Amino acid sequence: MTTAPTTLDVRKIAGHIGAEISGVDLADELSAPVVAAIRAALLEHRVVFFRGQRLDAEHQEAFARRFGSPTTAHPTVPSLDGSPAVLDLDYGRTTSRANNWHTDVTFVRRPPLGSILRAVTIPPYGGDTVWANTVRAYATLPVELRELADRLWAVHSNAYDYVSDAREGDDSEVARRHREVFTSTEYVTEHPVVRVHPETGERALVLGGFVRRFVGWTGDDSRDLLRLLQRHVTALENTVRWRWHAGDVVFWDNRATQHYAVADYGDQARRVQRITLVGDVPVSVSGERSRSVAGDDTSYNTALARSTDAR
Ligand SMILES: O=C(O)CCC(=O)C(=O)O
Ligand SMILES: [Fe+2]
Repeated sequence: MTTAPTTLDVRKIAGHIGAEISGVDLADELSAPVVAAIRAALLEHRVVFFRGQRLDAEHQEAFARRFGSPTTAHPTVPSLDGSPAVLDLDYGRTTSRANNWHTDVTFVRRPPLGSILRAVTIPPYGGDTVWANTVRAYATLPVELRELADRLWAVHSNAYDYVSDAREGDDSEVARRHREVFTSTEYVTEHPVVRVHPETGERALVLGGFVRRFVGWTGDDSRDLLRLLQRHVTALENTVRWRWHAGDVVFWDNRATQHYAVADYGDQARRVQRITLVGDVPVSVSGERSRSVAGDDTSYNTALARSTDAR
């Protein structure tokens, strides 16, 4: 069944980021106007939330393909067996380290356009995720800092990857495969601190947990300014926090946000599954493109073929 566009209801849930969309069943085949309305809401609100959906991994992939090309794999996080586009973030077993503010995969030259995350298992309390609006963060900086940020570049790398030390001491086949993937490649990329959003033309800060230092600055010299800018990005007025329930689906614009997975649920099970959409190379305000320094992200950015036998 096709959902009529008139049933879509988009409601802001915080002052400066985030909207809940209701009146749509994402397991249905969505009409072009519904897809366009969801995309417009994503661009306007940066992150959109759908409650109580009933998608399996296959549905999730079909939905994701209406908005872009899923990446074949995360460069350092393993995919779900049988579904190469689906990252299986099973924190019940791996101990989350996504509890830091980050924009996804900024250590590669083409960070994702966005991600679609589906809640499979959610603990009875805790495990919320928080997003921050990096366009508003830029726009609300004092003009002198905006001008400085416009000219700065930063070195991003996965040398600190939030799941890279997971499963230590676990000798299972899965754990061995995880360790192999986690430690296989070091990626280093230089991005402008301010990128021009390819769809809206807005300026957005590109910072977060994978930043090591500013290009041409030592780590020591970079620290205070990075901290100041990060504090600005993550001011509570600039954020939205989501209390998950199993079945919820969240779609964020990775070019305009950072996020933080709150690790306050002890050893209770929490499992979410992510499909990541191929993005483009960030462009600075003066038109320069990000530069890869180490690590080949070609395979990461190879979109999955549409045909199922290509899997
Ligand atoms: O577990 C979450 O809520 C988010 C984890 C995360 O950082 C991601 O999926 O990119
Ligand atoms: Fe993330």
